[in-house]
Amino acid sequence: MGKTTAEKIFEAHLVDEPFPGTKVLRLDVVLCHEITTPIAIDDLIRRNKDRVFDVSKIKAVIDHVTPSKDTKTATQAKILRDWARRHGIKDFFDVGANGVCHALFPERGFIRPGNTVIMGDSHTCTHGAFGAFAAGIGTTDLEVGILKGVCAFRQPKTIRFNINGQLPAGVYAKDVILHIIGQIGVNGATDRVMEFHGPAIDAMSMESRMTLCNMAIEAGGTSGICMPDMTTVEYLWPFIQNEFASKEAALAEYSKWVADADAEYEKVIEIDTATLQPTVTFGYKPDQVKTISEIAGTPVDQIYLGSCTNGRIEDLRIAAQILKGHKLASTVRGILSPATPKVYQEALKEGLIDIFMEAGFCVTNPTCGACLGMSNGVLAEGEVCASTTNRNFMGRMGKGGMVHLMSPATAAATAIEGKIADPRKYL
Ligand SMILES: CC(C)[C@H](C(=O)O)[C@@H](O)C(=O)O
Ligand code: SF4
Repeated sequence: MGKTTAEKIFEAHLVDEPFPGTKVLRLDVVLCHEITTPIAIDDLIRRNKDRVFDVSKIKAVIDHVTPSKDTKTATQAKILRDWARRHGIKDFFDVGANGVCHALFPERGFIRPGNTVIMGDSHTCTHGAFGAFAAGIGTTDLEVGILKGVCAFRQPKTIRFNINGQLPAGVYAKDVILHIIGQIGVNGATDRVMEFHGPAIDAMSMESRMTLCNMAIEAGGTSGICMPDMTTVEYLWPFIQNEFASKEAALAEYSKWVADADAEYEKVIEIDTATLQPTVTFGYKPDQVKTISEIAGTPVDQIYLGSCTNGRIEDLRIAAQILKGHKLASTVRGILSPATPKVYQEALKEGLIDIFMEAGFCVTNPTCGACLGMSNGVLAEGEVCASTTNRNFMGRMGKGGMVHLMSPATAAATAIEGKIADPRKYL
Protein backbone atom coordinates (compact mmCIF):
# COMPACT_ATOMS: atom_id res chain seq x y z
CA MET A 1 0.00 0.00 0.00
CA GLY A 2 1.21 3.51 -0.81
CA LYS A 3 2.04 6.16 1.76
CA THR A 4 1.10 9.76 2.38
CA THR A 5 3.88 12.34 2.76
CA ALA A 6 3.49 12.38 6.56
CA GLU A 7 3.66 8.57 6.69
CA LYS A 8 6.91 8.63 4.70
CA ILE A 9 8.41 11.28 6.99
CA PHE A 10 7.30 9.42 10.12
CA GLU A 11 8.83 6.18 8.87
CA ALA A 12 12.16 7.83 8.02
CA HIS A 13 12.42 9.60 11.40
CA LEU A 14 11.12 6.92 13.74
CA VAL A 15 13.24 6.44 16.85
CA ASP A 16 10.83 4.65 19.15
CA GLU A 17 7.20 3.63 19.59
CA PRO A 18 6.62 3.65 23.35
CA PHE A 19 2.89 2.95 22.99
CA PRO A 20 0.97 1.71 19.96
CA GLY A 21 0.26 4.74 17.76
CA THR A 22 2.67 7.07 19.56
CA LYS A 23 5.82 7.65 17.55
CA VAL A 24 8.96 9.33 18.77
CA LEU A 25 10.59 11.08 15.82
CA ARG A 26 14.07 12.45 15.29
CA LEU A 27 13.90 16.19 14.68
CA ASP A 28 15.65 18.01 11.85
CA VAL A 29 14.83 21.54 12.99
CA VAL A 30 13.75 23.10 16.27
CA LEU A 31 12.52 26.68 15.84
CA CYS A 32 12.27 29.14 18.71
CA HIS A 33 10.80 32.58 19.45
CA GLU A 34 10.81 34.84 22.46
CA ILE A 35 7.30 34.18 23.74
CA THR A 36 7.35 30.43 24.35
CA THR A 37 11.03 29.41 24.38
CA PRO A 38 12.01 31.49 27.46
CA ILE A 39 9.49 29.46 29.51
CA ALA A 40 11.25 26.26 28.38
CA ILE A 41 14.69 27.80 28.96
CA ASP A 42 13.83 28.89 32.50
CA ASP A 43 12.49 25.45 33.30
CA LEU A 44 15.54 23.69 31.85
CA ILE A 45 17.80 25.94 33.94
CA ARG A 46 15.72 25.21 37.04
CA ARG A 47 16.08 21.49 36.41
CA ASN A 48 19.81 21.82 35.87
CA LYS A 49 19.44 20.82 32.22
CA ASP A 50 20.55 23.95 30.39
CA ARG A 51 21.79 22.08 27.32
CA VAL A 52 20.88 21.87 23.64
CA PHE A 53 21.00 18.72 21.49
CA ASP A 54 22.58 20.28 18.41
CA VAL A 55 23.25 24.02 17.99
CA SER A 56 23.12 23.77 14.21
CA LYS A 57 19.55 22.46 14.26
CA ILE A 58 18.16 25.15 16.52
CA LYS A 59 17.05 28.45 15.00
CA ALA A 60 15.79 31.33 17.11
CA VAL A 61 14.24 34.73 16.54
CA ILE A 62 12.82 37.60 18.53
CA ASP A 63 9.76 38.43 16.47
CA HIS A 64 6.51 38.80 18.36
CA VAL A 65 7.21 42.16 20.00
CA THR A 66 10.36 43.72 18.66
CA PRO A 67 12.01 46.08 19.39
CA SER A 68 10.76 45.33 22.89
CA LYS A 69 8.01 47.65 24.09
CA ASP A 70 8.23 47.23 27.87
CA THR A 71 10.12 45.46 30.64
CA LYS A 72 8.23 42.21 30.21
CA THR A 73 8.94 41.86 26.49
CA ALA A 74 12.53 43.08 26.95
CA THR A 75 13.05 40.34 29.54
CA GLN A 76 11.61 37.67 27.23
CA ALA A 77 13.94 38.86 24.48
CA LYS A 78 16.89 38.89 26.85
CA ILE A 79 16.32 35.33 28.05
CA LEU A 80 16.27 34.07 24.45
CA ARG A 81 19.27 36.22 23.46
CA ASP A 82 21.38 35.15 26.44
CA TRP A 83 20.51 31.50 25.81
CA ALA A 84 21.43 31.72 22.11
CA ARG A 85 24.77 33.35 23.00
CA ARG A 86 25.50 30.94 25.84
CA HIS A 87 25.06 27.92 23.58
CA GLY A 88 26.55 29.43 20.44
CA ILE A 89 23.35 29.20 18.39
CA LYS A 90 24.46 30.90 15.18
CA ASP A 91 21.08 31.14 13.55
CA PHE A 92 19.72 33.65 16.03
CA PHE A 93 17.94 36.72 14.70
CA ASP A 94 17.87 39.82 16.85
CA VAL A 95 16.72 43.41 16.31
CA GLY A 96 17.73 44.56 12.84
CA ALA A 97 17.92 41.07 11.37
CA ASN A 98 14.66 39.73 12.76
CA GLY A 99 11.34 39.06 11.13
CA VAL A 100 8.23 36.95 11.63
CA CYS A 101 9.44 33.39 12.34
CA HIS A 102 7.37 31.54 9.74
CA ALA A 103 8.49 33.93 7.02
CA LEU A 104 12.10 34.39 8.12
CA PHE A 105 13.12 30.75 8.67
CA PRO A 106 11.93 29.49 5.25
CA GLU A 107 13.49 32.51 3.57
CA ARG A 108 16.83 31.46 5.08
CA GLY A 109 16.48 27.98 3.59
CA PHE A 110 16.19 26.25 6.96
CA ILE A 111 13.27 24.02 5.99
CA ARG A 112 13.75 21.20 3.49
CA PRO A 113 11.43 18.56 2.03
CA GLY A 114 11.10 15.54 4.30
CA ASN A 115 12.12 17.49 7.43
CA THR A 116 10.55 17.15 10.85
CA VAL A 117 10.09 20.60 12.37
CA ILE A 118 8.73 21.74 15.73
CA MET A 119 8.21 25.10 17.35
CA GLY A 120 6.30 26.39 20.33
CA ASP A 121 3.98 28.23 17.99
CA SER A 122 0.67 27.15 16.53
CA HIS A 123 1.44 28.32 12.98
CA THR A 124 4.45 26.04 12.60
CA CYS A 125 2.25 24.15 10.12
CA THR A 126 3.35 26.84 7.60
CA HIS A 127 6.59 24.96 6.90
CA GLY A 128 4.70 22.00 5.50
CA ALA A 129 4.65 24.04 2.28
CA PHE A 130 8.10 22.53 1.65
CA GLY A 131 6.88 18.95 1.94
CA ALA A 132 7.91 18.80 5.59
CA PHE A 133 6.06 17.62 8.68
CA ALA A 134 5.95 20.76 10.81
CA ALA A 135 3.94 21.01 13.99
CA GLY A 136 3.33 23.49 16.76
CA ILE A 137 3.98 21.98 20.20
CA GLY A 138 3.75 22.92 23.88
CA THR A 139 6.44 23.75 26.43
CA THR A 140 7.18 20.19 27.60
CA ASP A 141 7.67 18.92 24.04
CA LEU A 142 9.79 21.97 23.28
CA GLU A 143 12.04 21.23 26.26
CA VAL A 144 12.49 17.61 25.16
CA GLY A 145 13.13 18.78 21.59
CA ILE A 146 15.79 21.27 22.69
CA LEU A 147 17.46 18.74 24.99
CA LYS A 148 17.24 15.56 22.98
CA GLY A 149 16.22 16.41 19.41
CA VAL A 150 13.17 14.17 19.47
CA CYS A 151 9.42 14.63 19.78
CA ALA A 152 6.53 12.24 20.35
CA PHE A 153 3.55 12.43 17.99
CA ARG A 154 0.48 10.38 17.46
CA GLN A 155 0.57 9.01 13.92
CA PRO A 156 -1.78 11.47 12.21
CA LYS A 157 -4.39 10.53 9.65
CA THR A 158 -4.33 12.59 6.47
CA ILE A 159 -7.10 14.44 4.66
CA ARG A 160 -6.34 15.07 1.02
CA PHE A 161 -7.55 18.25 -0.67
CA ASN A 162 -7.60 18.29 -4.47
CA ILE A 163 -7.72 21.89 -5.65
CA ASN A 164 -8.89 21.35 -9.22
CA GLY A 165 -8.50 23.94 -11.95
CA GLN A 166 -6.71 27.28 -11.75
CA LEU A 167 -7.50 30.17 -9.43
CA PRO A 168 -9.71 32.85 -11.00
CA ALA A 169 -8.42 36.45 -11.07
CA GLY A 170 -8.71 38.10 -7.65
CA VAL A 171 -8.70 34.74 -5.84
CA TYR A 172 -5.54 33.76 -3.96
CA ALA A 173 -4.21 31.07 -1.62
CA LYS A 174 -5.78 32.96 1.31
CA ASP A 175 -9.22 32.68 -0.28
CA VAL A 176 -8.67 28.97 -0.89
CA ILE A 177 -7.79 28.24 2.71
CA LEU A 178 -10.55 30.46 4.12
CA HIS A 179 -12.99 28.64 1.85
CA ILE A 180 -11.70 25.25 3.03
CA ILE A 181 -11.90 26.22 6.71
CA GLY A 182 -15.42 27.55 6.08
CA GLN A 183 -16.31 24.22 4.55
CA ILE A 184 -14.80 21.81 7.10
CA GLY A 185 -15.00 23.98 10.24
CA VAL A 186 -12.48 24.92 12.92
CA ASN A 187 -12.30 21.27 14.04
CA GLY A 188 -12.58 19.78 10.58
CA ALA A 189 -8.97 18.61 10.51
CA THR A 190 -8.21 18.23 14.23
CA ASP A 191 -5.23 15.89 14.71
CA ARG A 192 -5.09 15.43 10.96
CA VAL A 193 -2.54 16.37 8.33
CA MET A 194 -3.99 18.43 5.48
CA GLU A 195 -2.32 17.40 2.24
CA PHE A 196 -2.83 19.80 -0.66
CA HIS A 197 -2.81 18.64 -4.28
CA GLY A 198 -4.03 19.68 -7.70
CA PRO A 199 -3.22 22.02 -10.57
CA ALA A 200 -3.93 25.16 -8.52
CA ILE A 201 -1.31 24.10 -5.96
CA ASP A 202 1.18 23.06 -8.65
CA ALA A 203 0.88 26.57 -10.10
CA MET A 204 1.38 28.29 -6.73
CA SER A 205 4.58 30.00 -5.62
CA MET A 206 6.21 28.87 -2.36
CA GLU A 207 4.82 32.05 -0.76
CA SER A 208 1.27 31.06 -1.67
CA ARG A 209 1.82 27.51 -0.47
CA MET A 210 3.02 28.91 2.85
CA THR A 211 -0.14 31.03 3.11
CA LEU A 212 -2.21 27.91 2.50
CA CYS A 213 -0.38 25.69 5.01
CA ASN A 214 -0.19 28.52 7.57
CA MET A 215 -3.89 28.29 8.29
CA ALA A 216 -4.11 24.48 8.58
CA ILE A 217 -4.15 24.94 12.35
CA GLU A 218 -7.25 27.14 12.05
CA ALA A 219 -9.08 23.97 10.97
CA GLY A 220 -7.34 22.04 13.76
CA GLY A 221 -4.76 20.53 11.40
CA THR A 222 -1.43 19.36 12.83
CA SER A 223 0.40 20.25 9.65
CA GLY A 224 -0.46 21.40 6.15
CA ILE A 225 1.64 19.71 3.48
CA CYS A 226 2.32 20.51 -0.17
CA MET A 227 4.25 18.19 -2.47
CA PRO A 228 7.87 19.16 -3.14
CA ASP A 229 8.38 19.96 -6.84
CA MET A 230 10.52 22.16 -9.11
CA THR A 231 9.02 25.29 -7.50
CA THR A 232 10.34 24.04 -4.15
CA VAL A 233 13.75 23.29 -5.66
CA GLU A 234 13.94 26.74 -7.33
CA TYR A 235 13.10 28.46 -4.03
CA LEU A 236 15.71 26.47 -2.12
CA TRP A 237 18.36 26.46 -4.85
CA PRO A 238 20.60 29.21 -3.38
CA PHE A 239 20.87 27.10 -0.22
CA ILE A 240 21.21 23.63 -1.76
CA GLN A 241 23.31 24.18 -4.85
CA ASN A 242 26.37 22.76 -3.15
CA GLU A 243 24.48 19.62 -2.18
CA PHE A 244 23.24 18.66 -5.65
CA ALA A 245 24.82 18.49 -9.09
CA SER A 246 21.70 19.95 -10.70
CA LYS A 247 18.16 21.06 -9.97
CA GLU A 248 16.95 17.83 -11.53
CA ALA A 249 19.06 15.85 -9.07
CA ALA A 250 17.57 17.84 -6.19
CA LEU A 251 14.09 17.22 -7.55
CA ALA A 252 14.77 13.50 -7.86
CA GLU A 253 15.89 13.38 -4.23
CA TYR A 254 13.00 15.47 -2.88
CA SER A 255 10.42 13.59 -4.92
CA LYS A 256 10.74 10.66 -2.60
CA TRP A 257 8.60 12.61 -0.14
CA VAL A 258 5.73 13.02 -2.61
CA ALA A 259 2.71 11.00 -1.50
CA ASP A 260 2.20 7.76 -3.41
CA ALA A 261 -0.64 7.64 -5.91
CA ASP A 262 -2.18 4.74 -3.98
CA ALA A 263 -1.74 6.30 -0.52
CA GLU A 264 -4.71 5.89 1.78
CA TYR A 265 -6.53 8.97 3.03
CA GLU A 266 -9.12 9.32 5.72
CA LYS A 267 -11.02 11.59 3.38
CA VAL A 268 -10.53 13.21 -0.01
CA ILE A 269 -12.10 16.63 -0.52
CA GLU A 270 -12.48 18.05 -4.01
CA ILE A 271 -12.50 21.82 -4.51
CA ASP A 272 -13.51 23.25 -7.86
CA THR A 273 -11.62 26.54 -8.22
CA ALA A 274 -14.21 27.90 -10.66
CA THR A 275 -16.58 28.28 -7.70
CA LEU A 276 -14.10 30.25 -5.59
CA GLN A 277 -14.48 33.94 -4.86
CA PRO A 278 -12.59 36.40 -2.69
CA THR A 279 -13.50 35.20 0.80
CA VAL A 280 -13.66 37.11 4.10
CA THR A 281 -14.41 36.07 7.69
CA PHE A 282 -17.13 37.58 9.82
CA GLY A 283 -17.64 36.85 13.53
CA TYR A 284 -14.94 35.47 15.77
CA LYS A 285 -14.00 32.09 14.31
CA PRO A 286 -12.01 31.51 11.14
CA ASP A 287 -14.69 29.16 9.77
CA GLN A 288 -17.25 31.97 9.73
CA VAL A 289 -16.71 33.01 6.13
CA LYS A 290 -18.63 34.89 3.48
CA THR A 291 -17.95 35.50 -0.16
CA ILE A 292 -17.04 39.06 -1.02
CA SER A 293 -20.44 39.74 -2.56
CA GLU A 294 -22.11 38.79 0.73
CA ILE A 295 -19.93 41.01 2.91
CA ALA A 296 -18.83 43.92 0.68
CA GLY A 297 -19.74 47.32 2.11
CA THR A 298 -18.98 46.47 5.76
CA PRO A 299 -17.13 49.49 7.21
CA VAL A 300 -13.75 49.09 8.91
CA ASP A 301 -11.45 51.36 10.92
CA GLN A 302 -8.03 49.89 10.18
CA ILE A 303 -6.33 47.90 7.44
CA TYR A 304 -3.48 45.62 8.47
CA LEU A 305 -1.13 44.02 5.96
CA GLY A 306 1.43 41.64 7.36
CA SER A 307 1.99 38.48 9.46
CA CYS A 308 3.22 34.97 8.79
CA THR A 309 0.14 34.43 6.64
CA ASN A 310 0.43 37.31 4.21
CA GLY A 311 3.40 39.57 4.90
CA ARG A 312 5.67 38.22 2.15
CA ILE A 313 6.90 40.02 -0.96
CA GLU A 314 4.25 38.44 -3.20
CA ASP A 315 1.55 39.77 -0.86
CA LEU A 316 3.02 43.28 -0.89
CA ARG A 317 3.23 43.20 -4.68
CA ILE A 318 -0.42 42.23 -5.04
CA ALA A 319 -1.61 44.88 -2.56
CA ALA A 320 0.61 47.59 -4.06
CA GLN A 321 -0.65 46.84 -7.55
CA ILE A 322 -4.18 47.59 -6.37
CA LEU A 323 -3.22 50.58 -4.21
CA LYS A 324 -1.07 52.29 -6.83
CA GLY A 325 -2.37 55.79 -7.50
CA HIS A 326 -5.02 55.52 -4.75
CA LYS A 327 -5.27 56.96 -1.27
CA LEU A 328 -6.60 55.34 1.87
CA ALA A 329 -10.23 56.26 2.48
CA SER A 330 -10.40 59.18 4.91
CA THR A 331 -12.17 57.04 7.53
CA VAL A 332 -9.45 54.40 7.85
CA ARG A 333 -5.81 54.03 8.79
CA GLY A 334 -3.46 51.56 7.14
CA ILE A 335 -0.55 49.67 8.67
CA LEU A 336 1.95 47.55 6.75
CA SER A 337 4.40 45.27 8.56
CA PRO A 338 6.66 43.56 6.00
CA ALA A 339 7.29 40.08 7.41
CA THR A 340 11.09 40.13 7.17
CA PRO A 341 13.92 42.61 6.55
CA LYS A 342 14.47 40.98 3.14
CA VAL A 343 10.83 41.53 2.23
CA TYR A 344 11.14 45.13 3.41
CA GLN A 345 14.31 45.77 1.38
CA GLU A 346 12.89 44.13 -1.70
CA ALA A 347 9.70 46.19 -1.37
CA LEU A 348 11.82 49.34 -1.10
CA LYS A 349 13.81 48.44 -4.22
CA GLU A 350 10.70 47.65 -6.21
CA GLY A 351 9.07 50.95 -5.21
CA LEU A 352 6.27 49.19 -3.32
CA ILE A 353 6.96 51.06 -0.08
CA ASP A 354 6.50 54.34 -1.98
CA ILE A 355 3.11 53.16 -3.16
CA PHE A 356 2.02 52.24 0.36
CA MET A 357 3.31 55.49 1.84
CA GLU A 358 1.77 57.62 -0.86
CA ALA A 359 -1.53 55.88 -0.19
CA GLY A 360 -1.13 56.90 3.46
CA PHE A 361 0.04 53.66 5.06
CA CYS A 362 2.27 53.55 8.12
CA VAL A 363 5.12 51.10 7.50
CA THR A 364 6.51 49.35 10.57
CA ASN A 365 9.57 47.21 11.10
CA PRO A 366 9.12 43.44 10.55
CA THR A 367 7.33 41.96 13.59
CA CYS A 368 4.18 40.07 14.58
CA GLY A 369 3.08 43.18 16.47
CA ALA A 370 -0.49 44.00 15.56
CA CYS A 371 -1.37 40.44 14.48
CA LEU A 372 -1.76 39.37 18.09
CA GLY A 373 -2.64 42.78 19.46
CA MET A 374 0.74 43.35 21.11
CA SER A 375 2.00 46.50 19.37
CA ASN A 376 1.99 48.62 16.20
CA GLY A 377 -1.75 48.78 15.69
CA VAL A 378 -3.80 47.58 18.64
CA LEU A 379 -7.53 48.24 18.16
CA ALA A 380 -9.73 50.24 20.50
CA GLU A 381 -12.93 48.73 21.83
CA GLY A 382 -15.55 48.50 19.10
CA GLU A 383 -13.07 49.00 16.29
CA VAL A 384 -12.87 46.79 13.22
CA CYS A 385 -9.78 45.73 11.29
CA ALA A 386 -9.52 44.34 7.78
CA SER A 387 -6.52 42.09 8.19
CA THR A 388 -4.35 39.72 6.19
CA THR A 389 -3.57 37.70 9.33
CA ASN A 390 -4.92 34.29 10.34
CA ARG A 391 -6.96 34.72 13.52
CA ASN A 392 -10.16 36.64 14.13
CA PHE A 393 -10.71 35.51 17.72
CA MET A 394 -12.55 37.90 20.00
CA GLY A 395 -10.18 40.71 20.96
CA ARG A 396 -7.27 39.22 18.99
CA MET A 397 -5.99 42.61 17.81
CA GLY A 398 -7.13 44.51 20.88
CA LYS A 399 -9.74 44.08 23.60
CA GLY A 400 -13.22 44.64 22.23
CA GLY A 401 -11.96 44.88 18.67
CA MET A 402 -12.96 42.67 15.78
CA VAL A 403 -11.05 41.34 12.80
CA HIS A 404 -12.08 40.39 9.27
CA LEU A 405 -9.54 38.03 7.71
CA MET A 406 -8.96 38.43 3.99
CA SER A 407 -6.35 38.33 1.23
CA PRO A 408 -3.90 41.21 0.65
CA ALA A 409 -5.83 42.08 -2.52
CA THR A 410 -9.12 42.36 -0.66
CA ALA A 411 -7.40 44.33 2.12
CA ALA A 412 -5.99 46.78 -0.46
CA ALA A 413 -9.38 47.28 -2.10
CA THR A 414 -10.88 47.76 1.37
CA ALA A 415 -8.23 50.38 2.17
CA ILE A 416 -9.29 52.41 -0.84
CA GLU A 417 -13.01 52.26 -0.07
CA GLY A 418 -12.96 52.22 3.74
CA LYS A 419 -15.44 49.36 3.52
CA ILE A 420 -14.83 45.71 2.67
CA ALA A 421 -14.44 45.78 -1.09
CA ASP A 422 -14.08 43.40 -4.04
CA PRO A 423 -10.48 43.45 -5.28
CA ARG A 424 -11.53 42.33 -8.76
CA LYS A 425 -12.68 45.85 -9.64
CA TYR A 426 -9.12 47.07 -9.26
CA LEU A 427 -7.30 44.36 -11.23
C1 LIG B 1 2.74 33.61 20.90
C2 LIG B 1 2.46 32.31 20.25
C3 LIG B 1 2.49 31.22 21.27
C4 LIG B 1 1.18 32.31 19.45
C5 LIG B 1 0.90 31.00 18.74
O1 LIG B 1 1.31 29.92 19.11
O2 LIG B 1 0.22 30.97 17.77
C6 LIG B 1 1.17 33.43 18.42
O3 LIG B 1 2.13 33.27 17.45
C7 LIG B 1 -0.19 33.57 17.82
O4 LIG B 1 -0.33 33.58 16.61
O5 LIG B 1 -1.15 33.68 18.60
S1 SF4 C 1 2.43 36.75 12.70
FE1 SF4 C 1 0.70 36.41 14.06
S2 SF4 C 1 0.04 34.32 13.70
FE2 SF4 C 1 2.11 34.55 12.85
S3 SF4 C 1 3.46 33.85 14.45
FE3 SF4 C 1 3.25 36.06 14.67
S4 SF4 C 1 1.54 36.35 16.12
FE4 SF4 C 1 1.47 34.23 15.42
